[in-house]
Amino acid sequence: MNIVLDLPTPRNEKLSAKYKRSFAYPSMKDRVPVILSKLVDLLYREKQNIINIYGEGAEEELKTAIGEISQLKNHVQTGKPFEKFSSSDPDTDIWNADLEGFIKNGSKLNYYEAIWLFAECYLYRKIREIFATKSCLNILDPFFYQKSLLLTDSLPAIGPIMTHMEEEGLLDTSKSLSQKQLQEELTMLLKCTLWANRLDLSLAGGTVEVQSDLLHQVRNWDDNILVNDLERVSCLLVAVENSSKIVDYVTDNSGLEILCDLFLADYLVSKCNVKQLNFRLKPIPWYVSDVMPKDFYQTVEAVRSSKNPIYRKFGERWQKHIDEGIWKVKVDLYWCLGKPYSDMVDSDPQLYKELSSSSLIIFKGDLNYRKLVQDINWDPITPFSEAIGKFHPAPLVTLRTCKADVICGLEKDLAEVMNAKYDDWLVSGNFAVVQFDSP
Ligand SMILES: O=P(O)(O)OC[C@H]1O[C@](O)(CO)[C@@H](O)[C@@H]1O
Repeated sequence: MNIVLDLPTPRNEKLSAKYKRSFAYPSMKDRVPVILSKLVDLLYREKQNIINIYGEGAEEELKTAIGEISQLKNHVQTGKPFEKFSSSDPDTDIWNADLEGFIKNGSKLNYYEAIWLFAECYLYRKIREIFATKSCLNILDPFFYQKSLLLTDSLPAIGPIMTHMEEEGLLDTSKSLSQKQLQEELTMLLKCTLWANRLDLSLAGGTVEVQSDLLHQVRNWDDNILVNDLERVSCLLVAVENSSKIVDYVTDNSGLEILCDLFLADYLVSKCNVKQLNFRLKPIPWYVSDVMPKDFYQTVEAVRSSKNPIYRKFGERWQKHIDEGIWKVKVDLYWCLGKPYSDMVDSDPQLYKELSSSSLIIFKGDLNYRKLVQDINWDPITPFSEAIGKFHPAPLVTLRTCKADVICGLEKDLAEVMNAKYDDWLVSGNFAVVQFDSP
């Protein structure tokens, strides 16, 4: 393809699949087509189930949708130009204005020459468009089957976490823990949800194997946390001065990751004086495994309706947090746009203002990290607070396993040491960063 340059991403440039020696290129060229082919296979396989749920009219629509997904795959592989959206989804005008903006700037808009962040988000919005323009299948989440399977496979892995929490009385409000224990247990839960982010269906091309016994494994992985602000975060969360904290939790993947998010969220409201915890979920099917409201409720229900009494106990607690409004589910369009978070203050001042009331915003995962640091190939020693540009609504932390070649805030020479030891340290998911910023 002659739109590709045999170069790595230049320093301080936004990542793009036009740089052949960057992760964006193989990701777009090899990984995305696999995701789309899997999706086609799955929709074929689930055809009868889909017709049973969505009615006879769904048959013809499904055939069309499958054809459109195959065409989308061809458009990715051949670098076809981006097109405007026409469905009546609430984000259509925003997407079209963004496409227009890039065109006015003279940017080339296709899967290789566009900036990677925008191109990838555009791809998932395109998948949504295929269903948004159908009448029977309008609300079908094409990744539903993969997410459900991931949930089923993940449930056994959380047993040890629940047993530990139960045995240590971590959620028992009548049992008081020392500040030290409070902080240690919090750190352990933060680490569980951090490393649970290693799994995601988009990185794995649609299928993953769930790690069992995360609780014991995380204890051995501290050396793989390349920037570790966990202590700053846990100090802020256990601080007694603020007894009515609000936490905003910008989630990432379904399955083990959201389950670990729920343990942490439970601990925060039970032991850390968090009075309100807002789960910020995705409004549309996103990056295969991202959590939408229905996935969130399905997860709580799966735990609540388990045959195992300890699971049921946790599930009941979680349902109670929801019923009492201590846990709130919030869905904002911004999470599924192709914009970095630095733009939020200008493009969605309302959401920025809402987030400003937070005592801590927790960002999960790699894509949120890329959006935070504007998907720029920073000099790795660039401070995190500088890389996030104009995004400083409240104290925030990013819990991210490294799955894309963008990083900042490293100590001097660390990137060189890592490069000398590992080819793939930025993209393998074997290393992580926990980075904190406060306005
Ligand atoms: O679920 P996460 O951690 O946001 O990861 C999303 C994945 O998609 C990517 O954005 C690229 O496809 C990677 O950066 C990452 O592998």
